[in-house]
Amino acid sequence: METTVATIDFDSFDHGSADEKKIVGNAIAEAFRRQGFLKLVNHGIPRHTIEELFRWSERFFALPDAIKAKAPHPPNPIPNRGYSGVGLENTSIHGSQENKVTLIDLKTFLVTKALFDQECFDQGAEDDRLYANIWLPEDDLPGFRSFMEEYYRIAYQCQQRILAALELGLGMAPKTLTGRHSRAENELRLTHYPLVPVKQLRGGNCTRISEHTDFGTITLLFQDAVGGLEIEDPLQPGRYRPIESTALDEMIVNLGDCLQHWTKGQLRSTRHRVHIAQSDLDADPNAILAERFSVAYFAKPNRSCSIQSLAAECPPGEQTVGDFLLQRSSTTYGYA
Ligand SMILES: O=C(O)CCC(=O)C(=O)O
Ligand SMILES: [Fe+2]
Repeated sequence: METTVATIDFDSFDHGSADEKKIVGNAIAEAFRRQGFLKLVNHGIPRHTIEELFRWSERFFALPDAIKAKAPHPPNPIPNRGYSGVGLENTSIHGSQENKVTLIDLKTFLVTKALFDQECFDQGAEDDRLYANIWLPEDDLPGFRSFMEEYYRIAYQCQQRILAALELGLGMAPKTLTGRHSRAENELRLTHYPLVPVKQLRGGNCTRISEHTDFGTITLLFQDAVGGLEIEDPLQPGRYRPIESTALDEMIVNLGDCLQHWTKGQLRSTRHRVHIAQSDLDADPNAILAERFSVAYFAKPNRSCSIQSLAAECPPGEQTVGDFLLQRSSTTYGYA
């Protein structure tokens, strides 16, 4: 596998000729076939919007625990809504078990829980027919809800344009993919990985989020400069390579399980994790590893679609996307 993922300029899909659009679509399809990951620049989400998004995330996670607890994630895998504090998610159940003995998963290796865990805030569509969002009272963080709702809409439009490009690249009829996302039954997740004192981590590689695949169709991710995201080499299972962002507004797009199913494995849902390299740990035993922020927008098909085929209606005997996602979430959150 190449050590760097493809960087694709989306501007010529939005503003180019039919031929230029097709070239972008082909490049996206090819990157998903080979690696399941790509980077997108000129994707149409303004840099200032992404900077504002990260500022809201910082403000939200800086609130006292007692305030964040006013928007609690329900004690069930579904719906994935609201604030999750310490120890709720367990992605380590998924994906490869290789190297498990040498890994210290920060979610299970809690010496001081406030320092070591990750916290998240999850949100769905405003008009989700099944699951309502869980917000803080407006006075606790005025403006947060309206910004996040606006960002959800912006990310949805971007997701639909990327899927339209992929339709072209795969030679699918228009709306084959976008039409199956008409309800925006997606999830937007803010994640905060708190700072870690290096001396408490010496003696082994550590992971901030264990290896896993994403469940949906595509994920649009922004990460800050701290880094740590790694993807598995499809040709060498168990070997992970870093994927860094050169700018805050560089979008990382990865393919999820639903699209892997729909394309019968032609496109890859690649395992990935957020890792702390041994070299970082060795550098300075008195160092504190920086906190890290990321924002992921998980695009998912309408729940009524089939996970197995692109049939217009889910045929009897085929699993629906809704049931598939419920099954995956149940295991992730350790309730199954
Ligand atoms: O925080 C990141 O950079 C990636 C997180 C991730 O892979 C996920 O939440 O599915
Ligand atoms: Fe992920």
